[in-house]
Amino acid sequence: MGKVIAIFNQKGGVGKTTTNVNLSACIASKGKKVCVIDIDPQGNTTSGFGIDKASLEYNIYDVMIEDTDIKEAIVKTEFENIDLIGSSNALAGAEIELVAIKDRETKLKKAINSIRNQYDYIFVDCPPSLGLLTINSLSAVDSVLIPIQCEYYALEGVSQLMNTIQLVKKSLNPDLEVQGVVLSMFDGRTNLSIQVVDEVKNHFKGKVYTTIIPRNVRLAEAPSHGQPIIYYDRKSKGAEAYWDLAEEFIYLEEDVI
Ligand SMILES: Nc1ncnc2c1ncn2[C@@H]1O[C@H](COP(=O)(O)OP(=O)(O)OP(=O)(O)O)[C@@H](O)[C@H]1O
Repeated sequence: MGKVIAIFNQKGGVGKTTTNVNLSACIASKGKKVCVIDIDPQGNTTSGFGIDKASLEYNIYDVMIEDTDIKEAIVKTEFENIDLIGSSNALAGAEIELVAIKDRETKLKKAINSIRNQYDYIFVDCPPSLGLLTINSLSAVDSVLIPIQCEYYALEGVSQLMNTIQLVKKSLNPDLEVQGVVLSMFDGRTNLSIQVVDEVKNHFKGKVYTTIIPRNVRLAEAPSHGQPIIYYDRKSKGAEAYWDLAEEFIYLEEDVI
C-alpha cells in the first residue's frame, strides 16, 4: 500500500507546487513509483510536469464531481516513474458543487484508496484555501508536508493551519500526521524560522522533521521550464536541496519507521 501525502499550506505562494513537483521527481528518480494529484485549480503542478490541463481527457474534477473512475484520469508523464492526475479550471467551482454532494468531504479519499496499491507514494498538491478541496485532501492522506515561507506573517498562518489540521484529525481523519516542514525559500531569517518550526513542533511533539530549501534563482524560473529542476539543472543548489529532501524523506519512511 502506498503512502499518501498532502503538500498543504492555506497561504498562497509559499512553495507547495515547487515542493510537490521537485520532491516527487527526486523520489521517483530513486526508483519509487509516484502518482501526483493536482487538486489546485491553478494547475501549476500539472504544467510543472509539462502537461496542458486543457488537453486532459479526464481530470481530478471529473473524478470528484462526475464520479469518473480515478484510474481513467491517470496519465503517464514523460518523467520516469511519475504518473499524474491533473487539474482543471472547473475545480474552482467544485468548492461550491461539493456542498450539495453526499460524502462531500471524502470523495477524494474513496478514489485514492482504489489506486493506493499501484504506487509507493501519492502526493496531493492542495489549493491555497481552506475549502472543501483542501478538506478532501486532508481527509484522504496519511500525512501532511508543510511548505512555509518565513516572512513576517508566517507565524499567524502557521497557527491557522495547525488549527485546521487538528480539526480534521478530530472529525474526519484521526490518524492524520504532520510529517515535516519545508522552509521552502529560505533566505537566512534564522530566528523567525526557528519560531515557525517550534510552533509546528509544539503541536505535534517530536515527530516533525525540518528541511531547508534555499531561495534559488534556478527554482524561481521553474514555471517557465515545465519540468522538475533535476531535468533542467541537475547540479544546481536548488536541485541538490530537493535531492537531500527526497533522501531524508525516503530514509524516514522506509529505514527508520
Ligand atoms: N526555493 C525557491 N527559490 C526561489 N523561488 C522559489 C523557490 N520555491 C518556489 N519559488 C517560486 O515562488 C513562487 C511560488 O511558489 P509555488 O508556486 O511553488 O507556491 P505555491 O504555494 O504552490 O503557490 P499557490 O499557493 O499559488 O499554489 C513561484 O514563482 C516559484 O517559482
